[in-house]
Amino acid sequence: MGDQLLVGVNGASGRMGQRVAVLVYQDPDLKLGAALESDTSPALGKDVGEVAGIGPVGLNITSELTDRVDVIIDFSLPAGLVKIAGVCAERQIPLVAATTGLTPEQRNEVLTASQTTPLILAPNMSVAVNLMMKLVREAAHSLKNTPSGVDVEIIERHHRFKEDAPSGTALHFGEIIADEMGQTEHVHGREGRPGPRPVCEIGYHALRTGDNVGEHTIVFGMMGETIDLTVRGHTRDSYVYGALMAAKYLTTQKAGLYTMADVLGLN
Ligand SMILES: NC(=O)C1=CN([C@@H]2O[C@H](COP(=O)(O)OP(=O)(O)OC[C@H]3O[C@@H](n4cnc5c(N)ncnc54)[C@H](OP(=O)(O)O)[C@@H]3O)[C@@H](O)[C@H]2O)C=CC1
Ligand SMILES: O=C(O)C1=N[C@H](C(=O)O)C[C@H](O)C1
Repeated sequence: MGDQLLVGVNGASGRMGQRVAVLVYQDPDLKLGAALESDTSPALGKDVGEVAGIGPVGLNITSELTDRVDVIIDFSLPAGLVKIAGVCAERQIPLVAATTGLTPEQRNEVLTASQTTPLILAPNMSVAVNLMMKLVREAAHSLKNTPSGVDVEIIERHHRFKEDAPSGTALHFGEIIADEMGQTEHVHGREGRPGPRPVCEIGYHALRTGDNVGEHTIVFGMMGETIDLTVRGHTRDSYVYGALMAAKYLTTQKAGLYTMADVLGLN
């Protein structure tokens, strides 16, 4: 069909990239236009559909973008995202950037792409998680003047294969909360005798077990009562559905930096 959007997927043979390939293939408005991997990937030259478990779709995995695409969805590694962001910037291809664990320098490099092309750089594409970000901001705002003080701890659970910790999503929850409540310290786990807990810190706790696709709990602990806000992924497709919405959204926008809140109408 001529009016289908051509989607390129970066990190095509990874856990997320495979699901992007499958759900793009199943979406009548979308068509796979490129499947990209690193230049050392054992998946190079293989049909992306075979790799993703749906049988051949007639598109091989490559390390360079040679074909025309309307938008790129990236779930790769920081170096892979930096590379594809440069390509997108140069060719003015909208980019949905989902990779986490970037250094501040890598993040700045990726953000530069928004000067010439539409960009979303978001640690979490899920509808539920992005709604929870809004709810957490509201909770933090409402609780910030609680007389007895509020202790905020962020607990995240992910699969044993995850490379970065804490999750990009946990760090973003922390930014939202600190923006509202003013915490200045970010503590990752505790051991020894850290002493009484100061209210000016946010604690992060990264659990890595089995095949967990992602859970985040924000604890607002007070004297006499506690609020736990939890969001749980059941499958990786929750992230992919959001990424596909973001991809469609970006192809209608001019160059600039957009958010998942823009995509989902959560502002
Ligand atoms: N924003 C969101 O909603 C979500 C973000 N993520 C993030 O997405 C990223 C990927 O997660 P996941 O799929 O589980 O990880 P995987 O390790 O399964 O997949 C990453 C893929 O990227 C490939 N890759 C490595 N280097 C490059 C490169 N230079 N160019 C292109 N591809 C490359 C890897 O290949 P090889 O194995 O050969 O190195 C691998 O196939 C992580 O940062 C994760 O945190 C995950 C889920 C949701
Ligand atoms: O690696 C993952 O799996 C995930 N990574 C993202 C993150 O680091 O926040 C998003 C999601 O939680 C799954």
